[in-house]
Amino acid sequence: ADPVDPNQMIAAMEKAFGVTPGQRRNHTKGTCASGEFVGLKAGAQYSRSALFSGTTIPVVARFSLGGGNPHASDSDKGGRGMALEFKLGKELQHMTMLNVPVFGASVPGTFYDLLVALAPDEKTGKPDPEKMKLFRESHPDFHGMSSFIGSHNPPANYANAPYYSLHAFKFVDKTDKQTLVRWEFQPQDGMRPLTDAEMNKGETDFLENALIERTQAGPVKWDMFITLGQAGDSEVDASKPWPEDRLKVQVGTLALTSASNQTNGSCEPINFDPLVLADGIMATPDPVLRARSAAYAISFGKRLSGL
Ligand code: HEM
Repeated sequence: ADPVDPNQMIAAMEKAFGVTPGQRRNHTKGTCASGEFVGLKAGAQYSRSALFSGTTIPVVARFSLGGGNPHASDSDKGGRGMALEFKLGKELQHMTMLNVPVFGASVPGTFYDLLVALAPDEKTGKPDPEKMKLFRESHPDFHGMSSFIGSHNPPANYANAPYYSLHAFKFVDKTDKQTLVRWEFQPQDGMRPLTDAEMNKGETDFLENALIERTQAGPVKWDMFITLGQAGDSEVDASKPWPEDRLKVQVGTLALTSASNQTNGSCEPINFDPLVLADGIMATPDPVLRARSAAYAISFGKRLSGL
């Protein structure tokens, strides 16, 4: 079904993942962090956003596990999120990213169909493997993300993962010139996936403490890069990677200096809607990017009302 009504999307999400009253409908388990971002002149060449003015910009961050289970295991394979809110004077800029380089849906309908396939069967209380098989067979746009997640162990620390915009956006410079980009944050600490032995131990809750301890030892940093799109690179489909040889330009560095449990944390009351964009960065018509906003707003409204 496409386009998907956002209320139907959230209803399907609630059936697939369950509901934790007062909490996010997706990426429910998470950790707050804060710090700052400093942009480089190289970024200002492509975008007039205050992000790249060179001044120090306060940032509130939230790291999370994909899915709606508040007790999901940190040892399980799956997406890890990094959401950022940059405070640019009167404006806000959001970046709501995942640690996978391709998304599992070229259109919202694929994501909706996935949620429907994941809904627990009334008899078994578990997703019906047959429905999941049919979903996979009918949605080739899901395969890139699914095989990436299947073949990569999850990170030992949120600080040891890269995070990707997935969607393309448009950077707008001082002369209104637009440049198609995707962005990513690469960890200065390097990547550190759990070993198979570590995964098999099955520890459920280590990511939050590992991040808190890491920030106590000093600022934890990621370099932000943009990849420059060329004619023919998809601007509407985050399930399609761009060719490897595209130019990457470093445009800034994020430094997080503290982290905390999300309960009453700085990130808890934020709706990390990816369409909160400051002057100098524009959304593409990517239908998944466009569909996210309304779904996040419904989830946000519900959790604020204690639902
Ligand atoms: C149609 C596709 C999608 C739907 C319907 C959807 C839905 C949602 C919802 C309802 C939330 C909880 C919002 C809240 O209560 O604050 C959420 C959180 C999140 N989503 Fe999505 N999402 C989609 C695609 C994506 C994509 C493509 C990405 C990555 C680029 C992504 C990354 C995240 C992250 C990182 C969070 C946690 C944000 C936070 O920490 O507050 N989602 N999503």
